[in-house]
Amino acid sequence: MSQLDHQVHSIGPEVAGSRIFKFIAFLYGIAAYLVFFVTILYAIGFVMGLVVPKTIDTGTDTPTAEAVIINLLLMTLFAVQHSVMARQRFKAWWTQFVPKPVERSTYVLFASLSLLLLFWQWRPLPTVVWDVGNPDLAVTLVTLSFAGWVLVFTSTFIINHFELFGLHQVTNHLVGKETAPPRFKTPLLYKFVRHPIYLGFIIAFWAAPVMTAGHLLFAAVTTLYIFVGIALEESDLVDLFGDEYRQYKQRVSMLIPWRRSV
Ligand SMILES: C[S@@+](CC[C@H](N)C(=O)[O-])C[C@H]1O[C@@H](n2cnc3c(N)ncnc32)[C@H](O)[C@@H]1O
Repeated sequence: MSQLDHQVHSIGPEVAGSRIFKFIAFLYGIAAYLVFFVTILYAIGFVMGLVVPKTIDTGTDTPTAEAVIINLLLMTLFAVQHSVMARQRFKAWWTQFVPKPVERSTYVLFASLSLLLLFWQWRPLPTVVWDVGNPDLAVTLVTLSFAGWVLVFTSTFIINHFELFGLHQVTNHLVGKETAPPRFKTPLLYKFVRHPIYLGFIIAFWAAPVMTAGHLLFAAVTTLYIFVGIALEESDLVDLFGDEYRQYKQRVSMLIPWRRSV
């Protein structure tokens, strides 16, 4: 455990320990998870232009420069929230006010809300960058994009879906079970690539038969952010797991699965 972890202060045990608080925290965790689940389903429709009322290519007609600025601000808001609130230092600070058992659920809720704001206020940039005329190739790209989303979902279950999205923590708190400290693991896909979830997002965002300027802006900026996020995340992982993670970085590639770890 890093030195910082020991500085993590949570709401007094007398508060967090009460039965009613545990139950309220559990319900809060369930609610935050459901908001996340609706958000990620909406994200699939938003990016792929399917089913949902507001997609990446629909919305208020806006002059190009204004649309780009608004969209960049929306993505920056998400990136700052998603990265700053994930850092140990931030967690050490805000768990003075947010009880530790619901810290992850609150993080997930904030991330979901910033994404829903992005979906709602996103300005379309309809200029077509590419439009794949060949129907077979178009179907292949749509299938590839779906495969990217499947890779995201399956990888979250491989690494620990319910811990990632806060349910594990509030359930353990409800039943009075300690949440185990983070453990380094390389299950299944993680033996081939260090970041299969992020690889899934990249595939899902770029595999589009019709790529508009708005979709391209979204894919390019989110891909850039993914690399920034990986750098921050791996710095934390080296702090947490030391040489074990350093050797893992040597053995297994970041995003392109080309060799299996020994
Ligand atoms: C949203 S997940 C993304 C995981 C990975 N970057 C990916 O793309 O599949 C981020 C969380 O997974 C944790 N994590 C990433 N790789 C890990 C590993 N090999 N073992 C244990 N935890 C890991 C990070 O500490 C972070 O809390």
